[in-house]
Amino acid sequence: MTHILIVEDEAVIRRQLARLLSRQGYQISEAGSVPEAESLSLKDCDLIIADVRLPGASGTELIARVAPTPVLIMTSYASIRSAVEAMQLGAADYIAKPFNHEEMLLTIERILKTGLLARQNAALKKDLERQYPTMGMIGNCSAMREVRDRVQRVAGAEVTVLIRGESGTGKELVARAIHDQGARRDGPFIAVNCAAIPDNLIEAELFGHEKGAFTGATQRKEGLIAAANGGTLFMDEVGELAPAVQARLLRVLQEGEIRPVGSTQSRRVNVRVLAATHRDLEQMVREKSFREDLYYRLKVMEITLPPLRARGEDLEVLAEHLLAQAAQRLNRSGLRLSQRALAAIRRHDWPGNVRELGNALERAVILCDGPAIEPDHLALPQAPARDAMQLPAGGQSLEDYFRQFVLAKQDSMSESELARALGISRKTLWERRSKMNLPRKTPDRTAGE
Ligand SMILES: Nc1ncnc2c1ncn2[C@@H]1O[C@H](COP(=O)(O)OP(=O)(O)OP(=O)(O)O)[C@@H](O)[C@H]1O
Repeated sequence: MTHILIVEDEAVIRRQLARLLSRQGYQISEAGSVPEAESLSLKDCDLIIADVRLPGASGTELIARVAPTPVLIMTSYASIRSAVEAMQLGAADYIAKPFNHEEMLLTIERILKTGLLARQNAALKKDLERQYPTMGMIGNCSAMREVRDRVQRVAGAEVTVLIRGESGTGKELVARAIHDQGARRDGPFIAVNCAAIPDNLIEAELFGHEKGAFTGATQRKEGLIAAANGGTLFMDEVGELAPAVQARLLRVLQEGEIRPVGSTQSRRVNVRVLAATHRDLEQMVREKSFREDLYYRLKVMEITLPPLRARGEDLEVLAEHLLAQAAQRLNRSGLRLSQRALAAIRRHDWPGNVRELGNALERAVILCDGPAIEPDHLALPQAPARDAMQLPAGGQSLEDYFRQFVLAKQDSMSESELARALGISRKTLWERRSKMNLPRKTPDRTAGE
């Protein structure tokens, strides 16, 4: 049963309101002042209706004390100012006295409904977080477990984090996970790739600029740091920043201030910076191409992502996950990786890491006609496609060439490898085999995959 506490010193008004609400099926408690209210079990209340003017403390004092429980403030008509103040303090709503019954009941209903939705949302979000502790990040090898653990620890700590790892290892994914699990999750997450913006533009992009700050600046523009105010700025490839920009960034981190290009005035910002790099920043500091003070500011906490080749069994799980994603995007169902494809994936070095694996699988989904993805669909360097490059010798018909090629290679190649080497689909290979009376050899190499 919904429990409402009425805090009102005028006994007549309090009792009338209590009667009205009891008749609607609400469970009611009453108090004549804030201290009296506080002697009750406030956390069991679903809503508190409090008069703004009470003996001793004002009813608005309850707002912060009982949060997130909603407080509906009652004011007199003469006191619009206190109503505004109550709303600024976080009251769920206010109602002017004398109020009519219908208005009071509708206001209560609306507040309770909003509170219920907010609680349901929070519960759902918590649930999701429990199931996917760092959403979207696949992998359970010990190095990735450590990454997850670090993400959870630093998320709430509000410190600057330096995320390191080779290209495509998931640095941005980690930055997003930190943002999503921290107190800033409802604020903006702005990602900027410092390597992608030319040196002469990066200052203006990051810090903003005034009108006329440089040739062509016809309007004032807010920078990315200001856009991330209240949230997180993810600076990818931070090692590529020019020295002048490094100095300005240091000031943001030290003083929480930005000064747009062409402006004489600084502005306060509240931004959490997460930075990433695949470069050896220590070496850059030694070579004096990266500021030492900025380096120490950025690496308050560090998270290092392991390369794909060091993730053991995760490689397979990631491959299945990325295949499912690509298949869904490309509207293909029932696709799987053959054992040979998995072996090829394990053998490959993956210099581009998870991104490269994702791209290879996407390509494979497009190239594959049948239900199983074979090594040649992945087009990795190991795929034996070179033989087909040799054209048939002069005078030899394509049919002869096809027959000879299939007979010569079918013991060492799978059907998919053969098809790819010949530049045709598996279905076409099967059709030509039937037409030319060249049955597939048994036992089939692909059987059991
Ligand atoms: N553990 C993981 N689980 C699932 N997907 C992942 C994982 N790691 C990376 N990815 C995916 O791989 C791709 C590359 O990841 P991301 O952009 O975060 O890498 P990065 O290290 O920031 O790359 P770069 O160095 O090029 O900036 C993205 O599509 C991302 O979703």
